[in-house]
Amino acid sequence: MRNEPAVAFETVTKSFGTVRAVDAVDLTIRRGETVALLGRNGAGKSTSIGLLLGLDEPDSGRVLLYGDAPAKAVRAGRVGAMLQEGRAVPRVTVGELLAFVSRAYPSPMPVAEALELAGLTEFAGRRVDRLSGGQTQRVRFAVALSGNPELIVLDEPTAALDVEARQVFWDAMRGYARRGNTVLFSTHYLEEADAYADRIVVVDHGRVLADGTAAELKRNAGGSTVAFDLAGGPSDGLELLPGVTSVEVRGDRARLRTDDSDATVRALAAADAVRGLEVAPLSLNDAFLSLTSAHRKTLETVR
Ligand SMILES: Nc1ncnc2c1ncn2[C@@H]1O[C@H](COP(=O)(O)OP(=O)(O)OP(=O)(O)O)[C@@H](O)[C@H]1O
Repeated sequence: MRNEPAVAFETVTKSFGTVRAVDAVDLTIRRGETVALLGRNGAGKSTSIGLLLGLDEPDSGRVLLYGDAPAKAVRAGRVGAMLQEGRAVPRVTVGELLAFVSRAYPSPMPVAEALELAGLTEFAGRRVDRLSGGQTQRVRFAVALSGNPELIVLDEPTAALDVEARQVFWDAMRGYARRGNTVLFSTHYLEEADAYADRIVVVDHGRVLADGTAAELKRNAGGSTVAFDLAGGPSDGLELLPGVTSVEVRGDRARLRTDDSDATVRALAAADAVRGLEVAPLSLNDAFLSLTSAHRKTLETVR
């Protein structure tokens, strides 16, 4: 049996005028992985997803789904997608909508199964225009499941949902992933990427800046933070201590980012500045900021 990866981007570039929305991206997603595409607004996530689904063509390079052209995999129902733009909501019930959509596919997922996976069984008879935001997103998820896909692509699926609705949504997604399926979702939320993806691909200005588990991203961004109470002492010169790469002072507390926490702590101890001392690995948030701001600096230097 052929065993191509679910998704392969081979040096894919796509520009809109002078904007390189996707810039020489190489990316492989293996079958069964749950991958988060993490980036700020305008990073190139939606464009990448459009190329992946064959809604748009790259300027150069190519995208393959299961070793084939995206359009072919989509037609065969191997790929389901939940995109950002909402369509007008029809006045049918959830069950009727799913039955209608599934008729378009060669081997659809039974409606009852899609309802179950999306956590919508009790809403089968409810009209689609009478659901909450979270329920509506799960209906869109169930619609994406209709073709019984092996890969599902979700473009910021929880952007407008509250914490509880998000949780319910991700539980549904996990149920689908646990069956051995592949999931690619885009998000701005670091916590979501950390909590629900096996692997995080950080994108900015159309480029892949980092690719790995949350732990690997933290390690690669390097360093840790050392925080302590200034206790009225001066904050000048902290950036000169060994290892320190940045300094943040809030009220009476200083937070140093350092490449060498041992050396930084020794220097603080020598200066008798260890009150309320706290040493922590970089948070995913710090790692993300450090990755994207380093990238921005490089870009600014190039320009
Ligand atoms: N059809 C288009 N015409 C012109 N520029 C576009 C078009 N689509 C995207 N862009 C530009 O390409 C860049 C990447 O946009 P994209 O929508 O892929 O980012 P994103 O990471 O999905 O952002 P968001 O999180 O806001 O959805 C942006 O600078 C955007 O303005």
